Amino acid sequence: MALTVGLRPLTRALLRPWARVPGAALGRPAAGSGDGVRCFGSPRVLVEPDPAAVGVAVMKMRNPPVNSLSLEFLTELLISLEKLENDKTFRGIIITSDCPGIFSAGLDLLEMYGRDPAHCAEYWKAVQELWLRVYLSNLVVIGAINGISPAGGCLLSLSCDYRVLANNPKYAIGLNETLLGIIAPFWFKDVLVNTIGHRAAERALQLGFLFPPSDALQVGIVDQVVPEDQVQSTARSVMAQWLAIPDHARQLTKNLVRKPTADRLLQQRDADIQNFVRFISRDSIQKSLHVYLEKLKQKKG
Ligand SMILES: CC/C=C\C/C=C\C/C=C\C=C\CC(=O)SCCNC(=O)CCNC(=O)[C@H](O)C(C)(C)COP(=O)(O)OP(=O)(O)OC[C@H]1O[C@@H](n2cnc3c(N)ncnc32)[C@H](O)[C@@H]1OP(=O)(O)O
Repeated sequence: MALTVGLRPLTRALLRPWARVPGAALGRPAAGSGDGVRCFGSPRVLVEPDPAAVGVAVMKMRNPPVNSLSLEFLTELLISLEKLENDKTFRGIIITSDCPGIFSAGLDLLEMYGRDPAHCAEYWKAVQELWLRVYLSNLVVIGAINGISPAGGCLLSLSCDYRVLANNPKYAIGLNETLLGIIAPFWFKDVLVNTIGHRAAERALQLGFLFPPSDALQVGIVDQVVPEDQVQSTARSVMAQWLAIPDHARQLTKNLVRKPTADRLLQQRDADIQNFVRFISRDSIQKSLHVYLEKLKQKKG
């Protein structure tokens, strides 16, 4: 699936593949390179083959200050994911953050506030694409959640096959959209219901819950809570457990479980985009976003 089609020239320019050792297919040392496997990526996404785990890549999100999912960042994530999916030397991805204390602050509010309908439509298509790419990935995708993870950051985490969260009370996770005066799209809701059950999801969505680690574990929004300095090693050991399963059987099973949920969006992607554009363009919603952005600024004192 050519994801660069339709990208703005600037975005396409941003994503020129980094210089790589000739012949260094991801996961294999290039002939004569001598120094092992090279990383690849782009300005906001660093992908490093895990030196301790053959076939595993660590994808580090580094869009400071808060890994907010801007259009450029989404595009870089999508292209990195596509590269990894297409490189058969890889069987698993650990997604983590390089921004201290923050996994991802979710969708970039500035992509939705004061923007014209055409931009909002382009942005929402990229949001849909990232979810579909992660949620339906043939690779094992493990979230090494080393920071706070509201809204879109929570969706990214929920789309992984397994979630390891650092036991830091500041690292809350949840779909908090109602606190912004907006609503989680139905496919965000679907993934939460699939993960924590209908009643827990209904309550969490309406109240915009951000679960601290202990509650997140109890409700099931994450699978494991570990000390902060063990998140990456725990993700790696869980990855080994998942990679012990034959890929084809695991992939067919993942598809069996997840395709009905993904199909609900796939069957109405354009309608969902139009719904989003209509909703986000409402004066009342733009006002809510303005108020929320002002609160974020005032918070800094
Ligand atoms: C019919 C319905 C159809 C469709 C559905 C309709 C609508 C769905 C629409 C949207 C769905 C949205 C899902 C989302 O993801 S919305 C985003 C939710 N995110 C949040 O609520 C997090 C907000 N941020 C924070 O709480 C904090 O920033 C923090 C805890 C993540 C980090 O706190 P810090 O104190 O470390 O950092 P700050 O000083 O707060 O922030 C630094 C800097 O970054 C800016 N920023 C923070 N978050 C965002 C963001 N999500 N988008 C854009 N910018 C963000 C913040 O303003 C600061 O900027 P300045 O340095 O002041 O310029």
